[in-house]
Amino acid sequence: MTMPLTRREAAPAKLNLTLHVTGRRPDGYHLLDSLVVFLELGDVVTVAPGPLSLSLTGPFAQGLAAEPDNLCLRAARLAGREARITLEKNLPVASGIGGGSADAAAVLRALDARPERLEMLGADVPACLASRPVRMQGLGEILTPLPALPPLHVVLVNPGAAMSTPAVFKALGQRDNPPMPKHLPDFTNAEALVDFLRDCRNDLEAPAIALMPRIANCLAAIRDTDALLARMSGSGATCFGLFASAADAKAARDRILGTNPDWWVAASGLAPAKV
Ligand SMILES: C[C@](O)(CO)[C@H](O)COP(=O)(O)OP(=O)(O)OC[C@H]1O[C@@H](n2ccc(N)nc2=O)[C@H](O)[C@@H]1O
Ligand SMILES: Nc1ncnc2c1ncn2[C@@H]1O[C@H](COP(=O)(O)OP(=O)(O)OP(=O)(O)O)[C@@H](O)[C@H]1O
Repeated sequence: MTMPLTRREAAPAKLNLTLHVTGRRPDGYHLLDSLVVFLELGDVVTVAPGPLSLSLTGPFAQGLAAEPDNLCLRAARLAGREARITLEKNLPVASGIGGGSADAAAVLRALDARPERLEMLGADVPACLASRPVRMQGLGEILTPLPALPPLHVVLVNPGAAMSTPAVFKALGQRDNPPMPKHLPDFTNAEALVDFLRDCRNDLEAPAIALMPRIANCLAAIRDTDALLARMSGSGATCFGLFASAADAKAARDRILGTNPDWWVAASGLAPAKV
């Protein structure tokens, strides 16, 4: 079946505000408990009628090949659909902010397709399809929508190197860590949210730093600004700072870039919720 219309779909970056690894299944996959939000910043997918194909544009296009295993193509194939897909790759590849999963989810939204066995595309794909703040549990398939969050402003900092998600999980020492509290409080303002987040963790941060010590430099650079909190997202290497205002976030971005011109540094707000 071919698409009748050209559709453009945002693929917002995913941010794990927390990432508790609470166990490991016999098949090697890990049980997670994570607060996930999505950003204004992201890739952009365009889907047009025609036989299945992929073109890459954007600043990080060179980090990817339009190969059959690209998650955009895998998503269309899983949905059993033909389409000419263009991917504007604005997010660094293999960086812990869900780029490939976000792209796969955007292709599915653009095609109005919800194939079964979504998890075959990646643990983050169900959350990226929702593309709204969620508590993510299980392997990534148990999603509980979060009540409205206060406005949040973030700075993302990546040292310019790809990180392998399986390698980070493999390097994790303690695999059965405490989950987040069963009931989450109401986050009435940014301060309340940040207070809660301070008592939470990203359990993949320590093993990721052991594999790539530059991540600690990214965190130190964020802590050297007005950031309310500094943490790594996903399996890294991207780290984030949380800020009270867009102006504070932009000032921190400029300051970090000033001293680290080789890093990828970006400021963003949260994505508007999808319907
Ligand atoms: C770490 C997170 O970024 C948190 O949001 C995600 O769980 C990873 O999501 P993803 O990149 O879509 O991950 P996948 O492509 O499904 O898995 C990559 C690898 O991560 C490990 N993996 C992933 C998810 C999970 N719940 N347990 C795991 O152990 C497995 O070694 C797997 O082979
Ligand atoms: N469209 C795509 N965008 C990014 N990576 C892709 C894409 N398609 C396939 N990949 C492959 O998927 C791997 C993971 O890339 P991705 O950018 O999704 O990682 P990530 O940001 O660490 O994701 P997560 O936070 O979900 O772990 C890379 O090795 C890359 O080659």
